[in-house]
Amino acid sequence: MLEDGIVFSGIGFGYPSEIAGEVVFNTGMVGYTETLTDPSYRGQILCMTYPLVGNYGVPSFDVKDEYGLPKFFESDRIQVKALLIHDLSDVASHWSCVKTLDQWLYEQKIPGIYGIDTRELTKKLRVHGVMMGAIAVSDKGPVDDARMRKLVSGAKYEGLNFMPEVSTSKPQEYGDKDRPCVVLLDTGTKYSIIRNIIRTGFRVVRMPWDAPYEQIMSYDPKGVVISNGPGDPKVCTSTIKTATKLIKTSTPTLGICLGNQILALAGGADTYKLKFGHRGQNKPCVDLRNMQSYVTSQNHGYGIDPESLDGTGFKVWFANADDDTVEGIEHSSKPVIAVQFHPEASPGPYDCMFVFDRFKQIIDAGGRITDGVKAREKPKKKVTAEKKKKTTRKKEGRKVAKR
Ligand SMILES: NC(=O)CC[C@H](N)C(=O)O
Repeated sequence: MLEDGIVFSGIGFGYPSEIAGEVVFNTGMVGYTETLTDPSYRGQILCMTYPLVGNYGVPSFDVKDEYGLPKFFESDRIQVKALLIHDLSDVASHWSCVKTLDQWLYEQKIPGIYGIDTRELTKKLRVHGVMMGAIAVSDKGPVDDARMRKLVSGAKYEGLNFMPEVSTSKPQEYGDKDRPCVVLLDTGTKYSIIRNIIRTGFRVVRMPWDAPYEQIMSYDPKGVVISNGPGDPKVCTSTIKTATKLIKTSTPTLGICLGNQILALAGGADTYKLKFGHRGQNKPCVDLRNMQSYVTSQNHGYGIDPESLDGTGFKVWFANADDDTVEGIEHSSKPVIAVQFHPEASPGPYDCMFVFDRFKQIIDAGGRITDGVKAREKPKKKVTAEKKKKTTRKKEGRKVAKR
């Protein structure tokens, strides 16, 4: 049941229970094990628009990569509150499959519904914007409508602080002890972010979301990464405070998704809620340093207000080619860069892994950006008059990034 009273009936799977949350949709075609374990989905009921889900089953959590991190999952549990799909494969087939999607959801006590018209639901969310909703999976006959209505109207997402649920409670180390250190501020990190920091030659110290600046510096990090994570960035006040100091002290810093929004807020810019967000694996973004386009993986419901960047020292680094919203920022005088999309992908294309390599280059250059603002001031490709007109137009429900 959505907050406007519309009901979608289907067939339950996973764990029989009643739960409410913010209903969002993702247009990705594969990668449900990574998607469902992405901590950024905390508090949300996820609808997948790809019609067939579960056909390759669920692999073992015990399969690890070369760094000892779980290979097929982005955190230790399913993070979505519930799953809404069109068709569930009850027979799963893949060499790595150890259980079905249905079994996995049951074990993790997550309810799911299949057999609903996910196109209609998605259209509703696109027209109205994201809504609160409640799901009931019952093995005891019909569900009481009044109880569901109460569940939806009492549900909350905006303004909730999910950090205590998703962040590490104490520092944890990953990678070779002899390598230089990068601190990862864990605001709900995905394992693939840890994997990519190690890949570029560092040891990772993963620290709680509210770790103060002084505690971070006690590890003598070469740089700091602020991770992805759930909810409104404005509630992460401790992380914003720390980020302000990181900018001020010219500490090489990379923000990813929630981390990007936190850095913008720390710099004095503003964020706002998007109408229905960007969740999928085929979101085109333009690198404004050279007008190169990339296909990116995204999962966000908030964005940076481009006009609020004026006077903060931050400039737009990436713009979304679909709707011209801000997809990345970089500072003009500090070694601070950030992206709104997921360069670690997982699931999604690996096109933007270079963001991690660029961060390493900045660290190696002693905290100097050598390929940034200057390159953008002289774009290789001329922006046409028509393009200019399009990009400066403000579209309904979103704030357009200046090019
Ligand atoms: N993936 C993320 O880090 C999401 C950031 C933030 N919670 C948003 O929805 O915009």
